[in-house]
Amino acid sequence: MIATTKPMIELRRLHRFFGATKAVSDISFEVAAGQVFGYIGPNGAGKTTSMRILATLDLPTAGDALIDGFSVINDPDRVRRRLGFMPDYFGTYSNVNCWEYLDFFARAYGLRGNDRRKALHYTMDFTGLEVLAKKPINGLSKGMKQRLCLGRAMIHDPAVLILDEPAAGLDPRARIELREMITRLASDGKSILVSSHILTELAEMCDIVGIIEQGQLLATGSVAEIQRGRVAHSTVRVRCLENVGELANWLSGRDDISNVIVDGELVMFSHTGDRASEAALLKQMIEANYVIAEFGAKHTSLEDVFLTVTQGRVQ
Ligand SMILES: Nc1ncnc2c1ncn2[C@@H]1O[C@H](COP(=O)(O)OP(=O)(O)OP(=O)(O)O)[C@@H](O)[C@H]1O
Repeated sequence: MIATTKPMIELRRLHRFFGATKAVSDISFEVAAGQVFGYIGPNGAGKTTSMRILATLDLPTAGDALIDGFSVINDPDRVRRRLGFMPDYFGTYSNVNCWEYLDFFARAYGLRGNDRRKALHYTMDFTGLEVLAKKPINGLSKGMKQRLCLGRAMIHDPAVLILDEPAAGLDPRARIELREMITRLASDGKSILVSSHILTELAEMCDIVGIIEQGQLLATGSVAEIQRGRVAHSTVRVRCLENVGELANWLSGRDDISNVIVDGELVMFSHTGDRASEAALLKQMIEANYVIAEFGAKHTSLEDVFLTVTQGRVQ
């Protein structure tokens, strides 16, 4: 993905309070052109609140949010022209088909004549809705509605896309297709802020993730950086061909090892440390003359990282 240094999406010490609830509390981050920023947090963390402010649907209590350098407070019209917002709900509409629905939004964005037709065909083709053009939108599946919602957000070719929980409720195939669409949009140079409460759902498509809880940004960085920042844990499985009991005792005596279980030739245990310390452990076992035929480590999942960073607090 292409990334330049100029921020296309920027939160500057953003605050939004609802009475005593600090929905967003001093959040700052930047997203460059061509980058996908994954906004991860549990229910009520403040994701929708900050996205609504970026989409000019709400105003901050303090701080600012900028799109392509324009402030949502001082320049909301310029902001709106540059962004497409996909909310986490889809209203009900009767007697409207997909084409008419997108056509309505294209007109609202001021697209006329051939430009509007081109935008509609491009968007329908991109989202795979071409074949459903005449289908009433009330009869669409959840996945198709999400595509239509994405189509609505991108119809005016905005430089920035704000997508609030776009994968919620989608089946695995629809999720993969959504991920592919988001990746394609980013490779076309668009900046994308996408939220989810499931880290693994976003990990593969995001250049950066921000983990938010109770209105505060707890960690930001690439998925690898966030993982590196934590103490890594792994579950290790070793096959030892001789003196298995002795190896188990040897392992149990170490500070970085716990929960040692022996099953025939297999020894399973929890190990605290990174990959380098795992490699050092294997070397030490061999140097201590244990006959190791197999060594495998299962690493902390992204979900575990998320659970370590957040504490499940609600307000
Ligand atoms: N209009 C409002 N009035 C009062 N409180 C609000 C309002 N909007 C949001 N909140 C509160 O702000 C906090 C953050 O809510 P927000 O919808 O931004 O979270 P979220 O991260 O998007 O959660 P979810 O994953 O459930 O959509 C919550 O405590 C919520 O109850």
